[in-house]
Amino acid sequence: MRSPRSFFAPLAVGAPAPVREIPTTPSRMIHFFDPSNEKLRARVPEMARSADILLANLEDAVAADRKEAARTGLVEVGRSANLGGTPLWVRVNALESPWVLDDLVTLVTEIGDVLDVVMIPKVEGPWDIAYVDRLLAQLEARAELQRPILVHAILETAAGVANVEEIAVASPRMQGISLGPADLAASRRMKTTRVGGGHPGYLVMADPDGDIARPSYQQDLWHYTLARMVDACTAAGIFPYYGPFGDIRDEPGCEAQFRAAYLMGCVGAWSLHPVQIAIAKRVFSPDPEEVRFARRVLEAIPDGSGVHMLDGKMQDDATYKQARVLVDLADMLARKDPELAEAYGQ
Ligand SMILES: CC(C)(COP(=O)(O)OP(=O)(O)OC[C@H]1O[C@@H](n2cnc3c(N)ncnc32)[C@H](O)[C@@H]1OP(=O)(O)O)[C@@H](O)C(=O)NCCC(=O)NCCSC(=O)C[C@H](O)C(=O)O
Ligand SMILES: [Mg+2]
Repeated sequence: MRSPRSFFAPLAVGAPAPVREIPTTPSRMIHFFDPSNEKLRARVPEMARSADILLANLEDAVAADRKEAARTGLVEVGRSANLGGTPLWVRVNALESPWVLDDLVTLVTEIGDVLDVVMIPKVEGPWDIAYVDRLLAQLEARAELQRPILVHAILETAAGVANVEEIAVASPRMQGISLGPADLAASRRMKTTRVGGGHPGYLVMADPDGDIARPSYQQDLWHYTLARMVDACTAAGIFPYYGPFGDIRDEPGCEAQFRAAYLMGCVGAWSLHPVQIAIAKRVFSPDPEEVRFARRVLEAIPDGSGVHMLDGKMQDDATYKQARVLVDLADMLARKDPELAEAYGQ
């Protein structure tokens, strides 16, 4: 851990100064696409219009013999595509892989000026972020970049979960953390073949009651990790995201998983397929009814203190802050989305 005195010092001579505040912009979905796929590259402007963040995936799901094509494809996208202001992220290959060094060197050198965030898979501890931090600073200095590229970690190893609080504060570049349930399941030796979502075997059963059939309730396998990740991120001033939901056809299941993450404090999730963009948009945009009520709370407590009653519900300093969260999010999203602006009465 760096000394607080030098935390915001650039890590290489000539590198841009680290940011003090992580930008708060719409990030309801981080949309994954494979940049080695020519058809998808041609659709980048269209994807950028519908997604809040566009992410070129170079890691898992891109076959070993397509890794270089994916990297080259992303350089082409970065040089030519008009993203209309939608942030461009990349998920590079894992730090132990044979591809990551070339990923970082090539991308920062060739298109560092248009890359907003580098997502690092399988982060195990703050040492992984420290490695990327210094390397990015050296590459940024050499490329004469004017702003630093931010870093997003995927929480997908048991060691990463054990160290999540230190990962979140490992660098001023840290933008956020996503849950990676597939790799995390493997790392923990969980007995599931699913990518996120629930499992019918993870149950709590009611006590026996004579001959009455005992009801049982499915629990959320990811609750503990997600909660820990949300607290680690929020305490560090960075953003938590639920990751992928692999059963593309199970739209209600995806929506339920995204909603649980939204309610717990996540700002967004990954979309792996166009149908999941719409789901994330729906889930991670606050409900207009709730925004209306939150505005009434703010109006009822102009100075944010004291106790008040609204529709039979007690309101005080804490509910004022809850209302502020919803209204600030709604206002931020409304600036991007005219339909939402209308739904929120702006
Ligand atoms: C999952 C997919 C392989 C499904 O693709 P496909 O079989 O082509 O689906 P459809 O036929 O329904 O597609 C309909 C059209 O939509 C286009 N499409 C599909 N996916 C995308 C996309 N991501 N972006 C834009 N457009 C997309 C198809 O080309 C079809 O178009 P057309 O032919 O013109 O009709 C595929 O969706 C996919 O590859 N998704 C991304 C997968 C991915 O990135 N996986 C890695 C992230 S998850 C992970 O790594 C786990 C994590 O790290 C952890 O550990 O938890
Ligand atoms: Mg993974």
